[in-house]
Amino acid sequence: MSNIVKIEHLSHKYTNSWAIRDINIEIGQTGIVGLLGSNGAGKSTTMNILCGALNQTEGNVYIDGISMREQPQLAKQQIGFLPQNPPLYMDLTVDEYLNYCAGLRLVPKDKMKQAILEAKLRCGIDHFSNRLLRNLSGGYRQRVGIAQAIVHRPKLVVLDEPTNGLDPNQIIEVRSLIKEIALDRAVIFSSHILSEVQVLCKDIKMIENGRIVFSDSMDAFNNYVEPHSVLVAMENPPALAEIEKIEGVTNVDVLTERQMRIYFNGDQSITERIVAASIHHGWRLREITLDKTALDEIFKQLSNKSPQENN
Ligand SMILES: Nc1ncnc2c1ncn2[C@@H]1O[C@H](COP(=O)(O)OP(=O)(O)OP(=O)(O)O)[C@@H](O)[C@H]1O
Repeated sequence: MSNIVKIEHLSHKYTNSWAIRDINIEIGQTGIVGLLGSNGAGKSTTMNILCGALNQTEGNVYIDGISMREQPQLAKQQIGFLPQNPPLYMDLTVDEYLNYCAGLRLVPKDKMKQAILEAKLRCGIDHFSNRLLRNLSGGYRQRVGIAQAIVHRPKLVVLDEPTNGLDPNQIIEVRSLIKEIALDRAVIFSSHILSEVQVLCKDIKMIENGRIVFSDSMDAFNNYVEPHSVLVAMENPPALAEIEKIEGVTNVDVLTERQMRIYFNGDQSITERIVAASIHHGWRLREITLDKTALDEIFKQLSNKSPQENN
């Protein structure tokens, strides 16, 4: 089956600085792909171009083989988009709003009622048909936002930070809705929160400083970020040379008088060896924690590699 998205050598310049540079992405027909990047990395720029809301400076976007530059109307018909700040009209009811969106999406008049009903049922908002948007909770407003993104039955749905600003229960509900709509279409999901992408996505594209720095499956990413250090607190810490003698230890950073970060070669039984050495030598271990690499650190490591090394 052909890819639903093909992005080739995409670059964009705002006034005089490049926001994204030479982005290449291919996405299959179903499942959720995470676009992860810190604030200002270039996620929204990429998504806006992908959805035809912004014209790129260089490069090409194909949606289901259709060029966004050459046939924008046809390409856009394949896409549903929930931008970061969706334009929800608070004085409209759910039905009025979805009618309006379906009209914008050129859903034929005779199919509109059925299309809106399907989108509402899918998003669990059919019981709120006559409720004003202003009277819905944040989570339900986001469901309406997702309903407008699928009302024309697109093959690709693009969600820009869809769980931003929701409370933990609403996040869980919106996540399960996203999983469901990705069963029969492709979903691109952007976030700056690693754990969010980890629980939802089968593939991950990491963007930093406008460039793709990692592009692979979530499993490959999780292997990549396996912890390589432990945080340790001891009442009676030894000289560093003693710690370095423990099998597998590659380096030690002293953090405070009693705390240190011990780097190791990846073999996680290191914790047992540290505990055993501590008991044997009387170092009085108080705390030991595997240190999952912080997202900032991962970005830094990945940014220092060329995209080809990661893909
Ligand atoms: N309209 C604009 N004019 C000028 N510069 C812009 C504009 N929009 C974005 N930028 C810049 O382009 C870069 C990428 O921004 P973009 O919004 O795409 O990042 P992002 O990853 O979506 O960040 P966030 O999560 O904060 O939305 C940033 O340096 C940003 O300041």
